[in-house]
Amino acid sequence: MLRFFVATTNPGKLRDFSAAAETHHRERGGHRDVNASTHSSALSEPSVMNQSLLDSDVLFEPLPGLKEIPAPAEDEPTFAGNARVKAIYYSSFAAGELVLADDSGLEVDALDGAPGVRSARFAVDSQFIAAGIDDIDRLNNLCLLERMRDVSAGQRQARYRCVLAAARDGACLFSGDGTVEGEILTAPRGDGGFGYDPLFYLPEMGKTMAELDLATKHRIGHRGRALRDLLRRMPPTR
Ligand SMILES: O=c1[nH]c(=O)c2ncn([C@@H]3O[C@H](COP(=O)(O)OP(=O)(O)OP(=O)(O)O)[C@@H](O)[C@H]3O)c2[nH]1
Ligand SMILES: [Mg+2]
Repeated sequence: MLRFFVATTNPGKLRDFSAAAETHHRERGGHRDVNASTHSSALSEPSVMNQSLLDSDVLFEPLPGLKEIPAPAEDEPTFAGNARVKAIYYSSFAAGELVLADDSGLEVDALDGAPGVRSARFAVDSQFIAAGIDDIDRLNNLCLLERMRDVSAGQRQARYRCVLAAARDGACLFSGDGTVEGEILTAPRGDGGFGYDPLFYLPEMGKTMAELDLATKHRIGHRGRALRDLLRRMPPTR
């Protein structure tokens, strides 16, 4: 059994990790969806992992006591830098354990890559307000729509990026990254997912990220890809 303590304050990310563990468990049990893992869409990839991980279950648990731990500053210029800072910082609160941190966000071509590492703070940074709305995901989405109001169809390409870092006792041990390409819609669609998912359209699926079930999001999404990359890079002896 390989156990990660996931150090994130974002419940949407935690749900994604639970779906990842279930999918990994199913595949390990021999119920791999052959169509899902081998078909040749640019959105899919074979889920090859190193043998020791194929032979073990992967468990993701929220880092115990996370609510009481002050969040670290996330002021690195890259997702990799922030993921590393978070993993190292939070690992000092769980001696001897593998602690996993996630830094992720949306890069929009028409906005020169914004909001990028500032995705969680996009509306705040932009001093964007909307009457009667204080939910931060909704404000971020409205801010994104406003900033893209004059961007024509065909110029709305974007990507989600995710970097995961695993640390133990203050040392970052390995990391993984994943990307998924899409387009920003002019109005939200779907009520699954979190954050920008209702605006993030996947042309090859004909759906937004918020219209996908969690297993599909894990298969094609940035977080699932980053996780498979991290598991692949893990040394066999851990
Ligand atoms: O709809 C979404 N579906 C996703 O799959 C996704 N992945 C990232 N994001 C956005 O990017 C920010 C990350 O910021 P972030 O990495 O700093 O995380 P966070 O501050 O929410 O939690 P923590 O992990 O740092 O504690 C988040 O808040 C979201 O706005 C996503 N939005
Ligand atoms: Mg954060």
